[in-house]
Amino acid sequence: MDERGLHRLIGTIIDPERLADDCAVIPCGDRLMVASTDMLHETTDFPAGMTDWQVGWMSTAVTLSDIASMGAAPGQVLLAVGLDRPERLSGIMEGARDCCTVFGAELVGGDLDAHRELTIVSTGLGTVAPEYLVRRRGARPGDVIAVTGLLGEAQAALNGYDRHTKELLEPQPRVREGQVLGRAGVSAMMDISDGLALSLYDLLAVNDCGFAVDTARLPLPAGVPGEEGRELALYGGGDFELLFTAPAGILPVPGVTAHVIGEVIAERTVLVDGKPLERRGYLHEWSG
Ligand SMILES: Nc1ncnc2c1ncn2[C@@H]1O[C@H](COP(=O)(O)OP(=O)(O)O)[C@@H](O)[C@H]1O
Ligand SMILES: Cc1ncc(C[n+]2csc(CCOP(=O)(O)OP(=O)(O)O)c2C)c(N)n1
Ligand SMILES: [Mg+2]
Ligand SMILES: [Mg+2]
Ligand SMILES: [Mg+2]
Repeated sequence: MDERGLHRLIGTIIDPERLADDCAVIPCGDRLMVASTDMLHETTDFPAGMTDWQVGWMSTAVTLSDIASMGAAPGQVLLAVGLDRPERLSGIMEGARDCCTVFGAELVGGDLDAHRELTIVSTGLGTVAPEYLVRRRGARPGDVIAVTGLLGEAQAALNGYDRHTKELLEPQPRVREGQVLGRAGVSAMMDISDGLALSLYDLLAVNDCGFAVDTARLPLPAGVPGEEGRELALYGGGDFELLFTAPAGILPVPGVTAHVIGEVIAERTVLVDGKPLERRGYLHEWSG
């Protein structure tokens, strides 16, 4: 059983529409509030050698990335820390605060308890004008598919390509880009925290169309041989680029680097170079 299977169960208990985006969308006066919460653990998310500051940074960045993917501006972050050793706290909190500062958010609270495995839950709030909100649903056949940066860098670092260590340990959420793309009128957007392939299948699940990408157009991680680079770009997790679809005419969007990687198609399928794309990537799984 993997987390996507369990998401379907959650969708029988709360409105499944609520699960269709990177954030929940909540009315808030004449704006919309978006909210995301993300849990990270030492064994699955914090590779050996990571500093406490980087742990705090990454935990915050993943949530700011979800806010960015909605076209929203980040506001507040709360950090709940299940702490294994008390001396780690100050570094973690400083990393979280610094990530908030860099991306225009404010760390306003959280929770603290003792836990055997370091476990951090970051919760983020943001706001957006209703006309600029971008959802995962909204792609239309003929739109281009694009990403805001290179693919597969985090997994490249895990595979031993040390030049990508910073991208793995200090991910940079595309906070500015998300808002600019929202205002430019992109049709659907999400982040690719679990890898490009799974993300395309997540888009497939909520759209009435399909997605066709070309490997020749994928922006590959530098310094990785061709076939491995392609594998990392399609299936590696831990990158926090934005994946979006847009009417071809709106690209390039001034101020946003974007690589077109394919096209939205009418048939409800995900293709790579014309063949069905394997549905795999970074998934939490349970045995048995
Ligand atoms: N345990 C849960 N209860 C309710 N909603 C959940 C739960 N886990 C995930 N979701 C919702 O499912 C959607 C997708 O979540 P997730 O796969 O974690 O996306 P992301 O990679 O963007 O964080 C989000 O809207 C999230 O709020
Ligand atoms: C051991 C390890 N593998 C992979 C990564 C890269 N990484 C960081 S966050 C993340 C995925 C996002 O985390 P997840 O808990 O799935 O959050 P969500 O999809 O809800 O955003 C990945 C793959 C990592 N930091 N450490
Ligand atoms: Mg996301
Ligand atoms: Mg999540
Ligand atoms: Mg995930």
